Amino acid sequence: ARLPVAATDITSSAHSLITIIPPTQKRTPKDFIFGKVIGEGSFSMVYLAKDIHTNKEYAIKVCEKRHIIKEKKSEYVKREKEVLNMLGSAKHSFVRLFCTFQDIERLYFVLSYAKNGELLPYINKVGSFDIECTKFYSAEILHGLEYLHGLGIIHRDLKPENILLDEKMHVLITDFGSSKILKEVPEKGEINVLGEQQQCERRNSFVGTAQYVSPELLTDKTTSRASDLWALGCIIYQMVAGLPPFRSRSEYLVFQKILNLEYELPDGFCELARDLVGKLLVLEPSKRLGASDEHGSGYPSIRLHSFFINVDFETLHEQIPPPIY
Ligand SMILES: Nc1ncnc2c1ncn2[C@@H]1O[C@H](COP(=O)(O)OP(=O)(O)OP(=O)(O)O)[C@@H](O)[C@H]1O
Ligand SMILES: O=C(O)C[C@H](Cc1nc2cc(Cl)cc(Cl)c2[nH]1)c1ccc(Cl)cc1
Ligand SMILES: O=C(O)C[C@H](Cc1nc2cc(Cl)cc(Cl)c2[nH]1)c1ccc(Cl)cc1
Repeated sequence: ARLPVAATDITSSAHSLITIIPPTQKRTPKDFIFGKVIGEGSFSMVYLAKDIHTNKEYAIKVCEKRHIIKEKKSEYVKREKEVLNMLGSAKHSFVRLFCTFQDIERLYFVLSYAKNGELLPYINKVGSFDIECTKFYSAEILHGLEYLHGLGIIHRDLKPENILLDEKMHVLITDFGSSKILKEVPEKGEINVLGEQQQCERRNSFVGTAQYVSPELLTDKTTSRASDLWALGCIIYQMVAGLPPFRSRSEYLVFQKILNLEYELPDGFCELARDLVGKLLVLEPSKRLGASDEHGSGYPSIRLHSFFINVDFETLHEQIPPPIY
């Protein structure tokens, strides 16, 4: 059937070349102009790229298939794609996956471009955030976690390097390769067959990044939503103190400190932040602030903590982030 084209369309755009954009068919690398390298992962390169049809900028993460297979990272790549697709409908707080494609040697993830990079350099540059910044950025991360956990997804590797910033300095959470998708609790009588992810993790115990790893991951290797709340506690501490709470020369000693809940609060550590951090860095996952909140209805008990007094969680994305200085 011929597409009904209104007469005006033709006349009005007669002088400009009418480019009929084909329906979203699989892109190829030729659809993009690849620019500078914006980052490098353990088995990926991330390029700034421009879509030649729309002139839009993207971050394209390119993974070598050979390397993925050699490092047995297919599961990780599959998880990243799966989770990023589940987040497709989220308007804010996450790096978005626009499309994927491949050529003989490589996989391509076309992602939203976080123009201002990672949160970590900002914390290191200013030494520590003032309370307004700490409140705003921890609120944006919490808001993202509420959405993520509402979908039954645990990030499992939350850390300032995985909190990216868009051109307006709003948070874009990224790096979902290590995240876990909770299988809904099986109906009565259904046997709960462990997904291949859980099985493969039982073999090679998945672990996050030492400084932010939760105690339960070190001891009985279980993770729950509360593991991300522990990491949030570490990140809030780091925004205020300038360094993560559990630090040592070796990973093993970091784990020891985590398992013994061994951390100090520097002088002048904001009292309200201290109380909130103290309620998140709790060894027993179920006793962490927010752990007993109904799944899927966010974390009211964290939102209501006096640290977040006068933070309007509903309009965070419309707000202008406080300057970091
Ligand atoms: N959407 C993005 N926008 C801007 N920069 C990005 C984006 N995604 C990743 N980067 C940057 O590229 C670098 C590599 O990211 P990538 O996710 O490929 O690997 P990684 O997760 O950092 O490392 P690893 O694979 O070892 O976990 C990171 O330092 C990150 O800051
Ligand atoms: O085109 C699609 O969407 C499906 C393919 C599937 C796919 N091909 C793969 C090759 C390798 Cl080596 C590893 C994984 Cl996880 C692979 N996944 C694909 C292509 C690109 C990306 Cl980024 C992810 C998955
Ligand atoms: O398999 C085990 O149970 C031992 C684990 C192994 C282990 N190796 C790790 C390496 C890293 Cl980078 C992170 C974690 Cl959480 C890691 N966990 C472990 C547990 C506790 C401590 Cl203190 C150290 C190592």
